[in-house]
Amino acid sequence: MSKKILIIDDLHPMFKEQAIALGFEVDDLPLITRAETLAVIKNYTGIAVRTKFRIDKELFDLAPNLKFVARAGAGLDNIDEADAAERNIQLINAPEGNRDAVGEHAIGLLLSLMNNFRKADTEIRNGIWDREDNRGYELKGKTIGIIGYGFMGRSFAKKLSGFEVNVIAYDKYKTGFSDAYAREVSMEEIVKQSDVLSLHVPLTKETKQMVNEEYLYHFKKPIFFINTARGEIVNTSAVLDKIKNGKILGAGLDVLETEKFPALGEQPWFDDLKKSGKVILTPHVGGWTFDSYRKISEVLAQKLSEIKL
Ligand SMILES: O=C(O)C(=O)COP(=O)(O)O
Repeated sequence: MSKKILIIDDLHPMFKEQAIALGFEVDDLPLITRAETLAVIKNYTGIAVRTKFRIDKELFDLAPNLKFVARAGAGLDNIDEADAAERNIQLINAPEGNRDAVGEHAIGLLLSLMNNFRKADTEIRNGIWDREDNRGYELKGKTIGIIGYGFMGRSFAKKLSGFEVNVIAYDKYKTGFSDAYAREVSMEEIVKQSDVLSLHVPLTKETKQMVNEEYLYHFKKPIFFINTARGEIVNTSAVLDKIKNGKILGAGLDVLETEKFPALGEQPWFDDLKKSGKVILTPHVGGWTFDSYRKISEVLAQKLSEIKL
């Protein structure tokens, strides 16, 4: 049987070109539905995905020839990793392709929050010229607490290096990583010292709803909170409560507990989120830039060339 890849999401054409050069037949079907995918997956050696739907047991059961899942992006939370491992289905992903995008987006959210960009802009458009209530804070001299020091956390730390800040990081699964960009500390130190909290951990059973009322309660100083990781790591209502009582000075959220409309609009916390002048929202685009679109495919194609089938 010839080696065949099914692409089910929008990937830069570079991936398809490189895969063909590696001897694969490629079906590039970014509009394919889950039902259509399940009907044809038995014919493929590999599937290239982003986050259109879950790559799960049901799919694997129908895919006796599947040898790999290529995730065009970083997060593997939409793939049943344990089930794939049991069947010797290899996983490759491409966090190197969008780490710069995410690091820069986190910086953008942070600077926007600290300087009230969104609120001030909205006010002026509505005829309000208020300098006093739009005074900002400077990054210089602040302590930035990073949770998760993988590709994304490190990229964020590196990009902060020109801002004359103190960067500290905690990672439950990595130790001894202190480098030029961040100093490894305990969670207790993060809680004690941070002026900014930025999440860069994957969504797992362990991190789901990790940032809740209790987690936020222990921070000693009021913080700016940034989430470019996954929305389900955070209890949004807890964040809104902390904004109300001044423990969170602002929240920059690229990801939400529930994403996309209409489901997002139906969440009990959505109205408060919308009304808050201290929240900046972006629609899960941190890792999805015109530049990362290409870089992700380049990295993924390189990893594909290293896979042993
Ligand atoms: O790379 C990631 O983990 C992302 O969050 C990007 O998600 P997407 O592939 O654009 O749906």
